Amino acid sequence: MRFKQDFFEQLTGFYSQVAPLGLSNPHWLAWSHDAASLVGLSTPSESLLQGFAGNQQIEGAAYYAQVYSGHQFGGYTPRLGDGRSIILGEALGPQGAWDVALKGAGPTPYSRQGDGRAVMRSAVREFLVSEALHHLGVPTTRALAVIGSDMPVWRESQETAATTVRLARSHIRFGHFEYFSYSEQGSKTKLKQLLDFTITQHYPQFSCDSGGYIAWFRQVVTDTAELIALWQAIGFAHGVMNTDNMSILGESFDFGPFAFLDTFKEDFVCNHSDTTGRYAFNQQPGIGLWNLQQLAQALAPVIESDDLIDALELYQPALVRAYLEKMGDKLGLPERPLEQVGASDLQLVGGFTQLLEKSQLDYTNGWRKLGALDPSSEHCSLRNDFIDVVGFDHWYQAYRARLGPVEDVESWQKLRDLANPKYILRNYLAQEAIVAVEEGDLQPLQDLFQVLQKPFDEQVDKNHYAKRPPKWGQGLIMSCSS
Ligand SMILES: Nc1ncnc2c1ncn2[C@@H]1O[C@H](COP(=O)(O)OP(=O)(O)OP(=O)(O)O)[C@@H](O)[C@H]1O
Ligand SMILES: [Mg+2]
Repeated sequence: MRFKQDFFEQLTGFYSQVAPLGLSNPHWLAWSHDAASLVGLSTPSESLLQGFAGNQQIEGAAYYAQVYSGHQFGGYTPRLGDGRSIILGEALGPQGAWDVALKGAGPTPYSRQGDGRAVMRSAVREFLVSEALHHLGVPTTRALAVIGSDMPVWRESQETAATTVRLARSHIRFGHFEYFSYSEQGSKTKLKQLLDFTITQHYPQFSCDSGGYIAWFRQVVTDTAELIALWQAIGFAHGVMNTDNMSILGESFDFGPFAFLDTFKEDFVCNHSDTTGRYAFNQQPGIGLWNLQQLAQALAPVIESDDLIDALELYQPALVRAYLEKMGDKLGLPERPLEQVGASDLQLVGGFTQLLEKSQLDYTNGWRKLGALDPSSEHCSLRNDFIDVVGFDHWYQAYRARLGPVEDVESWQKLRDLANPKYILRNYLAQEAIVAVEEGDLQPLQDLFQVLQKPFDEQVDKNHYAKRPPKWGQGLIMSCSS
């Protein structure tokens, strides 16, 4: 790997240098060829293993933990920072540079009471979901590898430590701006420095002046809205949308108790610690805006308030536009101007998800099946899946009216398969792979990873990965302890 060290060199005072503690008996648990190629790597090697485990120095790496703060469950924590993640620098790849971070590399000055470690189950989950989301077409940080060890760590019980090698275009979070706005009060210079760095590195289309700042913020608002629209369309619940887990680039970031919905329940809460349902699935769009409001407030010393408020107004329409575009693809609706069909299309989408919910059907499979029907036929066999058959018939009538004539049904169905994935990372599948890893068998993890890299394809002999969870795996709720 070849590194540049722009953050490290240009933003002194925004991080602490720290050496990883190392892992005993490190071994590869997973490797993503696809992610590796982003930083010019192909196959795993012993020296990379020892390097990523933190046992050997990686040439050109700088080793630092960034400082940030953030709103956690609505309350401001003045100082967070990378408490268990060490960034090596920006690795140069064929299509640009990627931060390489070792998540779980040991304590840093920001660890507070934590041990700086990640347990194997959470490292594996982060690996799988990063790559799964990417292949589903959702912007996300990537995962290059997971390294396991025999090092004991304590959570509710004894587990083993592991490290996820995370790649991100940037690790700058909303919380970075909050930290330099509030926690280092009066440091307008540093806030500006961070803003200029973000723009220069990641938004070269904008200038570092007041006009550029506001154009940039408007972009952040729409990028965030579009990301959350994709989550809602694909049925992804993040679980911990604190502002320190919001990437400034509008990418999915920090995977803890996340879940892909199986049985559709619009207010599903995947995080065991989220007792009020703040981060329930159907709250995500509103929380995205709330988080942007916190970011706007943090930026108020450097951007005019009126401009910030104007920019926030872009959020809802951008989210609805992106959501309808995605859902329109899932339904196969012919394109029409949003002003004409926006409201009724939203009703159509809501009608179908309500039917799914009422009949306790699987979100992903429900959509996949819908895309396999013959919309030219008045009779729809899918109706038998629903308890409310009459409700379905009404919905189907409205759907067909909006669809209009479909001449080439086979092509129509093929296109639907590109919008309605067959394979998602169901929590129970991740759990089965993790249990196998605990028992020393990596095959189920590799097999699952393989399937998730082609989520829209029919894959021979892989139908069981598309099955609804067995009883023990239904609505699995994860804890934050990871
Ligand atoms: N085991 C741990 N030891 C030390 N600090 C931790 C540990 N787990 C979490 N933290 C810190 O607590 C804060 C909130 O944790 P959160 O789960 O959002 O982040 P994370 O998963 O550790 O990392 P990231 O956001 O980089 O993906 C962060 O500052 C994080 O570094
Ligand atoms: Mg985090």
